[in-house]
Amino acid sequence: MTTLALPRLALTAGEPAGIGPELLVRLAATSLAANFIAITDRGLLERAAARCGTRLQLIDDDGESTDHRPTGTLRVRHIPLGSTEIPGQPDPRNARHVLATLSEAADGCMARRYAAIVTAPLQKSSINDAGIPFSGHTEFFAEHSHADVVMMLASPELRVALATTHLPLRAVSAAIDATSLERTLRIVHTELRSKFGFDTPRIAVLGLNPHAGENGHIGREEIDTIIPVVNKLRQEGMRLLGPVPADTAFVPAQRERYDAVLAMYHDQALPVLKSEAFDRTVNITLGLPFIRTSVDHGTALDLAGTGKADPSSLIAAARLALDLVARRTT
Ligand SMILES: NC(=O)C1=CN([C@@H]2O[C@H](COP(=O)(O)OP(=O)(O)OC[C@H]3O[C@@H](n4cnc5c(N)ncnc54)[C@H](O)[C@@H]3O)[C@@H](O)[C@H]2O)C=CC1
Ligand SMILES: NCC(=O)COP(=O)(O)O
Repeated sequence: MTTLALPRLALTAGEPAGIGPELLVRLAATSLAANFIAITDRGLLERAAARCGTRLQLIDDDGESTDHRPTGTLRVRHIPLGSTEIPGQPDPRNARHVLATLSEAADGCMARRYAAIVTAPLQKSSINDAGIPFSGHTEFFAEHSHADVVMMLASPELRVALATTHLPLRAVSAAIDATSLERTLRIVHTELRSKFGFDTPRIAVLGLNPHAGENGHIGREEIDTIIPVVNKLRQEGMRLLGPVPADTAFVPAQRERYDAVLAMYHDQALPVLKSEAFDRTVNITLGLPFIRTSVDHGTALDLAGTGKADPSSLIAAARLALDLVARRTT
């Protein structure tokens, strides 16, 4: 009998002072069938394991794949910290370290050294405090790989893609133009087919304004931008619903009618997902030339160093990455 080499998943630890390092240690303790390559500082992982009281064996990554990973092991691609972490207290001196881990993960994926990337949460404010403009992994990986991307968060029951991501609310309306909305819907449609197995996906497009604008009486973005794009793509055969008023889009009767939702901004739909499936939701970047999944939560600085953080979302992210690697055709 021949055994297959396990996929090499790149793991980034995110903010060193957050819960990310502990979550990587917890992930290593699962029996998931993958070679995990933690791209981070070796000492950071050792200290996280000690704080969790968890056995961890670290192996320097040699670039090879094995057909078995003993539980509790992580391969390491060592990238040194700028400053030793103090749990709960992000230090901007580690910003360059964090970004270097992301670059190595992305470059390694594009060079096929890694099969996919799974990211733990980082502290966006700390990177900005270091004087480096930074919005999030999604935007970083998009820029790094010159790709048009869409952020999607998915639980087993609900998939939500975002037309805009990390923008001040007052900038949202101007950012939703016909070109960007059409590009976003095409990416979501394509990837619901290729990554999620929907032959003819049904997408509910939310309105931007209350009551989806109430025929122009509460805002005109629906009439001026959203409806023309939806109509154009419907004529091409896309199964689009809407614009649907966001406040009722998630009631049970509506949820029967779509496979995914396109929300106009970050906080329009993510609270629904996070309140019903915080431990089962995964963040996935659509449109990249590689597979990237992540947790649905942040750095939880209040829990960092306690060993109490729930690793469920990171484990779900790793499982989804492995499913997508297995299903990948190119
Ligand atoms: N993928 C990423 O890198 C993400 C990063 N963030 C960043 O995280 C930072 C903090 O964000 P917040 O809004 O405070 O959200 P947060 O998710 O860090 O915390 C919100 C609440 O959820 C709890 N929580 C979060 N993850 C948990 C876990 N695994 N187990 C148990 N409880 C958990 C926290 O203790 C806190 O009470 C921000 O800088 C934000 O930018 C936020 C979301 C995603
Ligand atoms: N709420 C999702 C989020 O902030 C994650 O952003 P990213 O760092 O994955 O782009």
